[in-house]
Order: sequence, then structure tokens, then C-alpha cells
Amino acid sequence: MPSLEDELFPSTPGKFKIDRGHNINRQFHRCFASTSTMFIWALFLIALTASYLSFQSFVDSGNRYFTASWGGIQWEKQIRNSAKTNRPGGMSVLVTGAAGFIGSHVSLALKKRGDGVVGLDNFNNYYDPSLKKARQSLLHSQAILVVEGDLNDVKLMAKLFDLVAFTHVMHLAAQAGVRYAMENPSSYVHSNIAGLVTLLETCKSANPQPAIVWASSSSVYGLNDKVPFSELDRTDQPASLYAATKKAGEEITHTYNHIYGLAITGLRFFTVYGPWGRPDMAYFSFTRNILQGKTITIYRGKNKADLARDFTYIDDIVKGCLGSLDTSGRSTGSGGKKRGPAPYRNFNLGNTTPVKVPTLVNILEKHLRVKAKRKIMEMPGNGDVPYTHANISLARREFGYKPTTDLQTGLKKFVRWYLSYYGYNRKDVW
Ligand SMILES: O=C(O)[C@H]1O[C@H](OP(=O)(O)OP(=O)(O)OC[C@H]2O[C@@H](n3ccc(=O)[nH]c3=O)[C@H](O)[C@@H]2O)[C@H](O)[C@@H](O)[C@@H]1O
Repeated sequence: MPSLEDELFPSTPGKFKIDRGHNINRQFHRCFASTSTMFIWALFLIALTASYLSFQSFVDSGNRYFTASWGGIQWEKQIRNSAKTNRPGGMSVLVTGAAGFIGSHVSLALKKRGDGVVGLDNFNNYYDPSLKKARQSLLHSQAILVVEGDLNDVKLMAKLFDLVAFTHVMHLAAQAGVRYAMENPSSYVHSNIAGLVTLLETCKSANPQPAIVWASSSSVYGLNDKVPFSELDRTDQPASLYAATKKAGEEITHTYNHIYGLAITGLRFFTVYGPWGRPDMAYFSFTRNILQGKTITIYRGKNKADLARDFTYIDDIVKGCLGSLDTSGRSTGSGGKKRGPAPYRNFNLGNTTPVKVPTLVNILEKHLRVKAKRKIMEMPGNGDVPYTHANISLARREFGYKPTTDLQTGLKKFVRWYLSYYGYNRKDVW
């Protein structure tokens, strides 16, 4: 059977019978007939194009309808309710990345102490979105609404600020992961650069402007080899695109602070772990693989040196986030106009006791009561750094930041959560 394309644009010689008679009348008729045939074909093509275009716009508007799961009177009411504070002097906080690991913990802590929280998350599939949905349900049970939407959706961002005069933004939405940046570089630009700028544009235009606290990363120290890492150390040698986008974020936020008077605090998190954590991180994937009897790969640095991280427990990080929000100071501008200087700060939030990766595995083995099958491998040149170690004296001075959970205790809590969430023998875990 011929395809529609073949029907419309016949290319096979002999498909049309050619009349070789030469009588003028017939020529005229043929000419007329061919003109009218062409005319009919032209009409047909126009009609086809028009119906294709209207179908496309129907599909597009359908897509918009289905992806934009926001809007409507009921939705607006839910947003306002979720943002309501429940203590004198309470904050109304927009938490981006609220269905993420740190975002969900911070949202719950804010709500618990009586602050209003509205969450935003795009539920992307970098890791199992069902875990993000489960965190969303948890937040929902505490009357926190998490809006499904992207930072880059300018209309949605403006709408949220129309509905609520947010006093603070806790910006935790990001494309995380150091090594994944080599697989999908544009996702880092989309979330960590473009998304950040969209958020800052919205905040600078808001009236009142909120104060912003956002997630930078220990990875900005890159190849810095002066330990422990202090905020005064150089951060101009990122080792991964991820780190480069976080460093860029620090420069971009500085610009918005300088031009528009936005109060901005960047938090350099050091390998945060704990219950409801991120399945892409080593402690989480090691746990899964150890339980499933699979071999885990442990990277090693130059001269067979073990890699080490200043692993920081989620509850300590939450305290640091709340302390930063409480001391953020105020933005001075409104509606895009600066009225005076506003605070611009960057803090390390780490644990101050780096632990070698093989030691992390030993602790997991103990808590899981399963021996790990280890494969030791040279660290691939994919953005990793050999060690991290935070100097936290600045955060301690500014808001009394003092981590209290060591890796033994923190991993015990993580393992307890992991087993209650996934069970012992689940093979289908991400
Ligand atoms: O502190 C930070 O700034 C960063 O911490 C983590 O990055 P990373 O420290 O690389 O955390 P993991 O991916 O959990 O890796 C921890 C250690 O385990 C090692 N590792 C990882 C995976 C693996 O299969 N084997 C292995 O030995 C890594 O080389 C690294 O030394 C987060 O993934 C980043 O999003 C965050 O910004």
C-alpha cells in the first residue's frame, strides 16, 4: 500500500499514464484539467498543513496543561495556607528542591518550629522519583505543599511571589553529583546556572525582596590542598563541571547582591548523608550493593592513598541551614531597585573530621552485619577530589554552628531508616 507521502509526491516514473494525443482541444482540456488538478492538490496541501499545525498546537497546549500541575483557586489557597506562619515573627520560606534530601529535612524543621513553608521541586529522574514522591507525602502529612514545577518556569516563579510575600528563600534545588556531570553536562547548566538566575531575577523583582540562603558545595575548593578548607582559601580551581557551576553560582549571587541589594548566604555543604538520603551517593549505593551481595568499587588516589571525606550528618546540616536563615539579614531593595548594601556571606558546613572511604565501608558492614565484596580501583579522572575537610569557625562564630553527630552514629541512623524503607532483600531498589 502506498504511503501518504507517495500519494502526494509520486516519484515513480509511469505512475501517471501520459496521453500522447495532440489535438488542441484535448490539449486545452488537459491543460485546464491539470491546472484544476494542481489547484485541488494545492488546496489539499494547504488544508493538510493547516490541520497539522492546529494538531501541533493542540498537542503543545495539552503538554502545557499536563506539565503545569499548578494553578487554580484551590491551588492558590493551598499555597497561602502552606506559607502561613504559626509563631510570632515567623518566616515564610520558599524551599526549592523541597522533595530532595536536604530540602525535605529543612522544610520539616522549619514547619515544626512554626515557620510557613512552600516547597518547589521538578521531580526529575536523576534518581528514583518515587523516593522524592515519598518525601513529598511526608511533607504533605505536615501540611507542607510541594509544588511540582521547574525553577526555569518564569511564570510559575512570579506566581508564587504574587501569592506569598516570602521573607526567605532556601534554595536547595540543583543538579547534584560530581561524576554525573561528565554524562549530562547540560543538566548542570539548566539547574545550577539558568535556574539560579531565574530564581534571582524573580527575587530581585519581588516586593519585598526575600533574603536568600542557597546550596553551594565543598567542591568549590577543587584542587585546593591547604587543609582544613577555609572560606578564605582559593576556589578558582574546580575539578568538575558540577563544582564549576557551584562556583559560578557564588559569583552570580554576588552580582545580584551587589546590583539589587539581595541578602545572600551560600552554604558549602560537605558530603551530607543520612536518612531519606540521595541514592546516587557512595554511602547509599554501597549499602544497597552490600545488601544485594554485589561488589562495590572503592576508589583510591595517587600513590595508593585512600580518599577521605568530611561526611556531615543531615541533622547538623539542618541546624546550619536554620542558623543561616535566622541570621541572613534583610535584602534592601524592592521591585528591582537597590536601596542600600545587603549582607553577602559564604559558610562551610562540614563535620571537621574527615573519614577514609574504606572506613565508611567498615562502619556500614558493622551496622548491616554483612561483609562487603570490595574492588579497589584507581580514582578515575572524572571530577573527584582526594579529600575534603571543613574549617567551620566562621559558621560557629556567626550562628553557633556545631556539628554533634559522628559517622558511626549517623550511619547507624541511616541504616535503620534504609532497612525500614526498603527492607533487607529488595532487589528492585534503584
Ligand atoms: O561535599 C560536596 O560538595 C559534595 O558531596 C557529594 O560528593 P562526594 O563527596 O563526591 O560524595 P560521594 O559521591 O558520596 O562520594 C564519596 C566518596 O566515595 C568515593 N566513591 C564514590 C563512589 C564509588 O562507587 N566509589 C567510591 O569510592 C568518592 O570517590 C568519594 O571519595 C555530593 O554528591 C555532592 O552533590 C556534594 O556537593
